[in-house]
Amino acid sequence: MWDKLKAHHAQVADRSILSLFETPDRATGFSAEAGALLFDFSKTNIDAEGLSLLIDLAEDAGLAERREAMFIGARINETEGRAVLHTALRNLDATPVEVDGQDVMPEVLETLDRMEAFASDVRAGRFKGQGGAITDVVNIGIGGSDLGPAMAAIALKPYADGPRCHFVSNVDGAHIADTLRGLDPTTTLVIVASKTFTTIETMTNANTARRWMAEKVKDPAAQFVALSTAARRTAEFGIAAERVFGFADWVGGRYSMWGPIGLSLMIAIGGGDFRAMLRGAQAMDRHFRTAAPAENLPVLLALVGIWHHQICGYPTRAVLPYEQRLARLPAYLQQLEMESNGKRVSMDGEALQVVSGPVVWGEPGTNGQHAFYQLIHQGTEVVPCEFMFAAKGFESDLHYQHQLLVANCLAQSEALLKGRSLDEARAQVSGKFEGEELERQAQHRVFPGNRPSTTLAYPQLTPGVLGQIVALYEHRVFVEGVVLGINSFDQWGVELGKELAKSLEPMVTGEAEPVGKDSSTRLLLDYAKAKA
Ligand SMILES: O=P(O)(O)OC[C@H]1O[C@](O)(CO)[C@@H](O)[C@@H]1O
Repeated sequence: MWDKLKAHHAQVADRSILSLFETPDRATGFSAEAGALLFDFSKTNIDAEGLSLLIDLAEDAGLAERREAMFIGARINETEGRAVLHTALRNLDATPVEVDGQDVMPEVLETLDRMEAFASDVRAGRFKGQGGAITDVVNIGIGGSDLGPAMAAIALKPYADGPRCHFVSNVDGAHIADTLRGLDPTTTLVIVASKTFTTIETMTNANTARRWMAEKVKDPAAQFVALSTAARRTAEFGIAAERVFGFADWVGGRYSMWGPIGLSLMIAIGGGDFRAMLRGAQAMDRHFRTAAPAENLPVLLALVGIWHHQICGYPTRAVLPYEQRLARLPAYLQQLEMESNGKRVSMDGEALQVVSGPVVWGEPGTNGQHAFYQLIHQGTEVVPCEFMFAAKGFESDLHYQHQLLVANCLAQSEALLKGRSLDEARAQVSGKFEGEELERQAQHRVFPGNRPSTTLAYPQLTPGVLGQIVALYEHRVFVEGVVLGINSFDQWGVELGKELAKSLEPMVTGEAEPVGKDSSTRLLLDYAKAKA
């Protein structure tokens, strides 16, 4: 099937995307809706034959069976022997989901209720710090224990009516120092979010926060909460069981914002809005599980990604939300997509026959327009762009600014599609220059166009819509992983650096000699020690 797709691509590669719009129903034929979302992929070079081949590719890879296996709790994370059940965290109807014959739903929903009770106590001032009602919450976590709630807390700012939420992730002391400066330890709640409760960055920052709190409060542990699968370690840290919110190993770190890892977000926006986010994700789960491939948003989004990266060979993709409050979505998707699908071998340990997942990057529009869009429009490498916009903003008194935002988003995908020809560029400068200078100046104003983009449109960034968007991307990553034949749910590629950091730490502190290190590492170690 890969060969067929590559042969099809060779046939259509020279065609302009714009020529596809000669068919009057191009946009309706190559867009799809699910829930509140509209996904338009008509501004790509995918035609009916290409789409049908891509769908065959996914079906041949066993997508339907793998998807069902995920939803019913089979151990599809084969290298770690785990089920993959983040979907159970938003299964609010409690339909049974079994792992090893045991329904996981009663415990999931009981934990959700406990989270909600605690969040509501904090928000209402019933749970107090030693100096009074909680004013600030500091979530200490990294990767999947940070990016989800941190991204969503910004995305859902219009719903945030609880204590202020802060997020500390980096082991760089600057992060926690800058965050704690100005906070009152007697009214601050610290949430230590770590699936394993061993991550060096998180545990180091948690200890720093405890020391900071101990300077001002008698019982710092009383203002600490733990979110983890490792009950024994949370107890060793001194956090009482009633403030530990546990989850099972079948929740992957980067898929975990729907459960206890989302507690900081729940405290910020409240249990009702948090559940609305879960319901949005649940609606996307149902759609993904049941819709035919040609109407299935996660499947389509994945297949467009595969077309651009594995077939067309475009090395990166840009996520460009025209929504300032989605400023952290690109970072969130970097972990989701690159930690999931940045793998060199297939599930059975064989080298991949095609390239793995792409580099994902991005920034909100319109900011990016004044920074890197130059390269997107005129650079020599094609960057498929994934635009997003809301029909409506929250700032009703600034409605015109929202209209301007939407116009900019649409302008960018149109510019990428159509470009500007040499003749049009000449016409633009003809009054100002002539002869050779006119030719030279005109060349700089040519836009090749014919650059692919997709657009995801939604009514407004409500909790439900955010849930739908994030679940859409989760399932997209899943589909891409199935097509590539890889395990999207482990992350062995992060281990080597962690091990080496352990061996280097005593060399940086001067407790050990740099034995066995290459000359570059020794040079840099010497510099770090000499200038410290
Ligand atoms: O929640 P933990 O166990 O602290 O892990 C944090 C992050 O570290 C990673 O394991 C990578 O090092 C991520 O997959 C995970 O989200």
